Amino acid sequence: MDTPEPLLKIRDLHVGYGKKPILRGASYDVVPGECLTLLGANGSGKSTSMNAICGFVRPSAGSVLFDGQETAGLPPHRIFALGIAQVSQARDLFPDLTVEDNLRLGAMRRGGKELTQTLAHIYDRFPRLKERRKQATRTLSGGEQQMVAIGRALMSRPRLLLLDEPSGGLSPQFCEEIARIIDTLKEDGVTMLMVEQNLNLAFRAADRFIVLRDGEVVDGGDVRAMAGDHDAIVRNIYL
Ligand SMILES: Nc1ncnc2c1ncn2[C@@H]1O[C@H](COP(=O)(O)OP(=O)(O)OP(=O)(O)O)[C@@H](O)[C@H]1O
Repeated sequence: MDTPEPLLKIRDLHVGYGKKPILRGASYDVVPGECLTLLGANGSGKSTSMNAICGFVRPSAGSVLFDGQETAGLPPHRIFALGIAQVSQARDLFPDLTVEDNLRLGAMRRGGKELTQTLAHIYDRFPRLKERRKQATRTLSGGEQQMVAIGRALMSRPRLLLLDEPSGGLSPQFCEEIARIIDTLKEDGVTMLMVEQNLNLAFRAADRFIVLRDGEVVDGGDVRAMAGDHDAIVRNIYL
């Protein structure tokens, strides 16, 4: 079978803060329809990688090609307009706004019928949000707020969804729910790049993984091909 053309191609990416190098020549691809998870110890550059893709930090060298277009150095709003949406660790919701108002904010300039259809689709995927659509977002559980954050990112109909620690601070039961949400997003054809410290969730939800160490890719492969034997990957992350 031919390998599909990557949706995202990262090549020899270098990012640093001040004089401190964080990403030191990372290269990897994300292919359409997959969920790729970025693994690595604390401080290995996972969130920095996400932030560079979204334009929140500027690479000092290298290339980020999204659907063939160079995006390294573009401002975040231009990258968002091309179809890359991020659910950050902080979630960045407006706690006093209702669930529905938070979701609508994700639609940006889309309006009318398209917005109504997208909202209906998100409520179909997240019935708990439909039930709570008129509640202030601060009254929701942490897991439900994570659903709002994912739903809001989906309102822009992204072609690439970046998930930074979707399990962050949530219960083990909710991690299973996140894995189910990722499955449904895959059914909808959403391509995802995920950072996840919870390795059970990462291996349950992702199709492929890469391991970053000191800003370089040191391992990677197909999750299913590991047949549940993840010890070697875990050693590569932490040793
Ligand atoms: N804005 C910043 N200014 C200076 N240093 C930063 C900044 N953001 C991150 N760093 C540093 O860059 C390094 C990599 O951070 P990054 O958040 O990318 O790591 P990570 O792999 O996502 O780690 P974690 O798993 O702990 O979230 C860390 O040492 C961090 O302190």
